[in-house]
Amino acid sequence: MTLISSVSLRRVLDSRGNPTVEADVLTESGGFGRAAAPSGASTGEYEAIELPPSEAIAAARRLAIPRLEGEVHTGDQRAVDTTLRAADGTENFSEIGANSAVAISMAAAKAGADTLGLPLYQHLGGAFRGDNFPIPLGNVIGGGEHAKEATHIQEFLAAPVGAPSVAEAVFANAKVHGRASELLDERDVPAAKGDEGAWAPPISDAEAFEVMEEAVEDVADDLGFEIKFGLDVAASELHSEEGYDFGDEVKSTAEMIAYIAEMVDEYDLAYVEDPLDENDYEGFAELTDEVGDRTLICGDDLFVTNTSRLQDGIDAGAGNSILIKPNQIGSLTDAFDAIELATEHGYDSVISHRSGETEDTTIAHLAVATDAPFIKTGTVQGERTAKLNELIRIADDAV
Ligand SMILES: O=C(O)[C@@H](CO)OP(=O)(O)O
Ligand SMILES: [Mg+2]
Repeated sequence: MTLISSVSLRRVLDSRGNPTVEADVLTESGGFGRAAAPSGASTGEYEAIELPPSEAIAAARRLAIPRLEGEVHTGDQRAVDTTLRAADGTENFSEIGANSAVAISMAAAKAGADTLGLPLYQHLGGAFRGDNFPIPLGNVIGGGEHAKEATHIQEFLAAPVGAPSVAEAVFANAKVHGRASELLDERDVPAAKGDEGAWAPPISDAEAFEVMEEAVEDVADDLGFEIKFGLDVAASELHSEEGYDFGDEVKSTAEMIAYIAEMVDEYDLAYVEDPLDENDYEGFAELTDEVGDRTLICGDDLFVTNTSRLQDGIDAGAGNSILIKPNQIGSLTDAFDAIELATEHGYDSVISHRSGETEDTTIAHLAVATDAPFIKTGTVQGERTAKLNELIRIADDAV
């Protein structure tokens, strides 16, 4: 019933104005799914390969689509993704592109759900999903690779840990974003926006900590529940042989660990992503040892949604949380496997968007389907609100 009858691919725009791959999957009984690949700017060295979209589309048409059409059932997601891997034949999707692979994988899941008459989260997660929702981590102030002349730390993220519902959490993050704008205004700081819609002011990281602290406190007082904040340091982007470059200062690994640990305690941070370079399992382990009992230390570029890199991290005691980006690894099955391995070892999964996004809402469903404790998908801007509003709809049984 869910047999794939056709797969079509095209180039569409992403939020940065770059072309990306969109896939449509149709099943024999009329099910339809459409999905588009996101794209990173601060990409990890070990991510699956994103090819130029026209190359990825041509290769997938030649190698993958003939193996899917009339052959594979969308109801069996693992079969879809195994077929994509076999068609590609490499470890990192460098033949058909992780962008073609992930678009087809997600579109097939949606076609499967549509054929079965289920919301996507239920098709992926089963009958008992849909009551628990992730806490949205919302990018409020940022710089790094997402905005020039702004903070060195890539993202300062609101974390509404005390919100009574996912909708209230989503609205709280938007309020923090608004309050941060007022506070920057009061300081006479002009602020453009970065790729994800976060404010990108020309201020120091120290000032950004102050603005965030005040913004979350003000909104928490106003709404009456606890809001913390966290960081994506994206430290690989700051790192070279000399150390971590903060403009006026270069920090050694030991200084970096001490700095992050100090910030965790000074600001009661709920979350710290990529505090150290993507090759530094040892540094991650040291920091986790120091502060992992009171905050999440999350690996993005470190783990790249890859079970083998995650297993190395588990063995080393590096981090206590993993960022999950389906396009980093190329398929929903691989993303699921990473989440399952993480859960088994007490690592929290944070389902994540990329800085280049589309209106695609798959990750909202993925977060609910896997009972993930967190989702990182921005705060404002259409390609971010697409996911946030989908979470609200799922909670309202309106998908
Ligand atoms: O580093 C990150 O976590 C992401 C998303 O915020 O950025 P990018 O997609 O550029 O890798
Ligand atoms: Mg990151």
